[in-house]
Amino acid sequence: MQIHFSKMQGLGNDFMVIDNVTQNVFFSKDKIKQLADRNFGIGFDQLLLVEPPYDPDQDFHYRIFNADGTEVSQCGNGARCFARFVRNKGLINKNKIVVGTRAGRMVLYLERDGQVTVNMGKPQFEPAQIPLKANKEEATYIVREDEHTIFCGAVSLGNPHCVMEVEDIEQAAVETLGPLLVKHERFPEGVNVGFMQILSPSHIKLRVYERGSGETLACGSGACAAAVIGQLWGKLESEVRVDLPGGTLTIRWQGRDRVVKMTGPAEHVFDGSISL
Ligand SMILES: N[C@@H](CCC[C@H](N)C(=O)O)C(=O)O
Repeated sequence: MQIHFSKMQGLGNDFMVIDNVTQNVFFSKDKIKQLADRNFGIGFDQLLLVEPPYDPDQDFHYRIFNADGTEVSQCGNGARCFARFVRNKGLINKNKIVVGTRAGRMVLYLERDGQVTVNMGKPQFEPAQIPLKANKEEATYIVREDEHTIFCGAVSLGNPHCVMEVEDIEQAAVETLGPLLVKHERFPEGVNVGFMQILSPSHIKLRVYERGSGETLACGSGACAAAVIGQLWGKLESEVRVDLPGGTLTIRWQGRDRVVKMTGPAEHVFDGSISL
């Protein structure tokens, strides 16, 4: 059996995208791990499945799997690539696309300049995935790890994030703290760990150690999380330029009870097929 796929990327966060509207694909966790492997497989940070809608008000359903094979509820860069993919493949002919995910409904807009804007929904500060007690500042929590006390903001954008401020993004302890915090007991579902350097109230640099994939060149939901936490800390404005190792996103959030909007690129890399 031949399975057709596209390789896509958003700021270097890369995806294997499969049309499961016209195909019927199911991969085990081990198979996803093998396909994600950059030496023995195709290589990707996340696998995206485009499925028929579960709800008649939606255009598609969107499933996301990390490189370790676990299914998750949100992927911001993936959502932009999803929008580009369904247009490229002629699965839809609209610029506003409504998709259902495990985290709920999501709206994607293909912009005239080629970028894609994603309505990421309202940030949640006390989701089931982050059963932490508020401490000091709102949305600020302390995580103890090996003698160190780390102050981080915790928020869900459909998936869990913790964000800490660092002085110098190049020197940030992403490789050491990332793997410790990603599975820290205070985040029972695991967490994506963001390291944010604030350059000005409208400009940050960010690196993200992702749950299930390790450090990626960019994390869209992580960029939204950093912009929200920075704004709650009174350090950022409502529109923020987020520079990630793979490129730049624009994040807009008008404050509590408002949705977060993310704008950035989404690129097709190549099409391929595998035999099963
Ligand atoms: N790269 C993503 C996030 C993918 C899922 C994440 N690793 C998780 O486990 O929640 C993005 O662009 O948002």
